[in-house]
Amino acid sequence: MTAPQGSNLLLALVQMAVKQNKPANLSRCAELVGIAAQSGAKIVALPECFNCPYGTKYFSEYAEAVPGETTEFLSSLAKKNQVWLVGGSIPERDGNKLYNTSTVYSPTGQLIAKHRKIHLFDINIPGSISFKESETLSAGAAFTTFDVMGWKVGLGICYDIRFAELAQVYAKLGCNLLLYPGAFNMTTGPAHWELLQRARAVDNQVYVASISPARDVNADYIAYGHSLCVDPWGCLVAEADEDETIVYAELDANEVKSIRQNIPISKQKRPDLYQVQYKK
Ligand SMILES: NC(=O)CC(=O)C(=O)O
Repeated sequence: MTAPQGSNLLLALVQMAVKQNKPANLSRCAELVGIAAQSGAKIVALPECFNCPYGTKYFSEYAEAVPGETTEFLSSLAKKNQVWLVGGSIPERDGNKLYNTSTVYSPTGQLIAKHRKIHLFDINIPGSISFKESETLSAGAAFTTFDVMGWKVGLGICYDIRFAELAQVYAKLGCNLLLYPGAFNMTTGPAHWELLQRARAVDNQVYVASISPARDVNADYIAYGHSLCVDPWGCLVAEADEDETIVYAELDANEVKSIRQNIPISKQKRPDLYQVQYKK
């Protein structure tokens, strides 16, 4: 949990243990964000579904409006600790629809971004894992970027990381850091979690970080853990194991600049042959 010193920009990934108790989750979150801020982190990021166990049967029960109890809590936590706070995600209720939603706050507590998971996690791996977010959730339909101390951040949630085009759009919009609160599982986690982050980082010459809940072997859905950060060269900057912890990553904007100069792929694309287009 010890933070490195002398950082360019210190990012804290809070891999908290999420319980079936919202007030307990909020209170543990406040403790961990306080520790991260005391350690010098400027951006503190929470996991997907940090106030609610990850599972379709929980979303409706734990869902809240935005703004609501949890987002008011996150706003005051950001202000109290003077950090940029990426509020993982929560189940959001809007009318008769539910979304998997991430909100982001400035150090004054202002809500600066809101992302609804664009790609719903509907998979079926026979004999292993079947999950259908679309049973209860609706998909978001907007890109989400925000600016933090000279960094432009693109935000996705978990399954969103599998879609290379989203990361490419964020790179086109000028992002140099992509954040994905996420909860991969014990089947897809070991196979794809690190691989996808390194792929998105190298393809787009950006830093990528993902923030998981800690692993709870008694949960219905067992999160893989291993919150991690990868640099634009594809190297691991920091990685957690499966337990509750905070990992810190120093981000260096010059890394992004120099890799983009040395391997100028963004200027070498062939729009005469192919193009990633965004519509909104
Ligand atoms: N939980 C997710 O949204 C995604 C996931 O676990 C995976 O892609 O694998």
